[in-house]
Amino acid sequence: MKDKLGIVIVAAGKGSRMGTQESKQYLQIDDKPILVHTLLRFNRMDAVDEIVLVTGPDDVERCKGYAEQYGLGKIKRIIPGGKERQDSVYQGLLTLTGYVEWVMVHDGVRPFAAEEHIMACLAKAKVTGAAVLAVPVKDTIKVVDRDGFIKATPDRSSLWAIQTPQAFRFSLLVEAHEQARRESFLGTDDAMLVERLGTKVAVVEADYYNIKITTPEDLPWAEWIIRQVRGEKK
Ligand SMILES: Nc1ccn([C@@H]2O[C@H](COP(=O)(O)OP(=O)(O)OP(=O)(O)O)[C@@H](O)[C@H]2O)c(=O)n1
Ligand SMILES: C[C@](O)(CO)[C@H](O)COP(=O)(O)O
Repeated sequence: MKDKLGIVIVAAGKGSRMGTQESKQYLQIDDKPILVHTLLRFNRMDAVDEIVLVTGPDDVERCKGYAEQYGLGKIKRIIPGGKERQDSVYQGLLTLTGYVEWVMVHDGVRPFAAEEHIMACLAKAKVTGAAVLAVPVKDTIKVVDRDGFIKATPDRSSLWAIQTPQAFRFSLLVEAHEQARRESFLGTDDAMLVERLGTKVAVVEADYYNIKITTPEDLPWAEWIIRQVRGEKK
């Protein structure tokens, strides 16, 4: 357990914003499912000891097939997720209890996280206890009220778009999830739950290619990224 690193890959969502019949994590880019690209990235990293894959209940068997077909030997467990992303992460964490000291949580639909950024995030978490990848926002962001009027314009220099992976001391993330569950708090990422404990979460600058494939226009962009930017590592 000492210094061991577990990865929780969450892939139990339905991909409703993508609007395809097939959940978006199983759509193919460059002849492999998006989720397989993500898994290959972590599977080949020396720093990774084990991977837990959290999928939809009906997809466990097909993911076992992918693990075999693509030689994803670091996947130790494939389990069904929950209703919300946060529930799926928690299910993944439960299976790592007693096995790892460090954990990184990553979206199954972010296939382009660069290895150097993943390692930088982990290194930062080993110093601070918690770290996330992010990029500075490029647009001006407005807070808009329910009637459609601008309420505020936050200072852009303090705004970052948060990505995954997010790295934590395992015990810290479990405590954060358990407190959130007790208080029925639902966050959109894991860092939010840790922030609620009063723990500082460090931000590590990544790049704009680490997209979360969310809506249809992300697909041609993903095809381009894999060919032009990340393809050389496949
Ligand atoms: N109950 C859920 C919901 C989401 N996820 C995963 O969390 C990641 C980020 O979520 P998102 O992009 O929002 O995916 P979906 O929930 O599938 O998309 P949508 O919100 O459009 O339905 C995805 O890899 C998704 O599969 C999960 O494991 N369990
Ligand atoms: C965790 C995350 O990918 C960070 O950007 C994001 O918050 C997930 O949000 P979603 O609501 O599941 O798209």
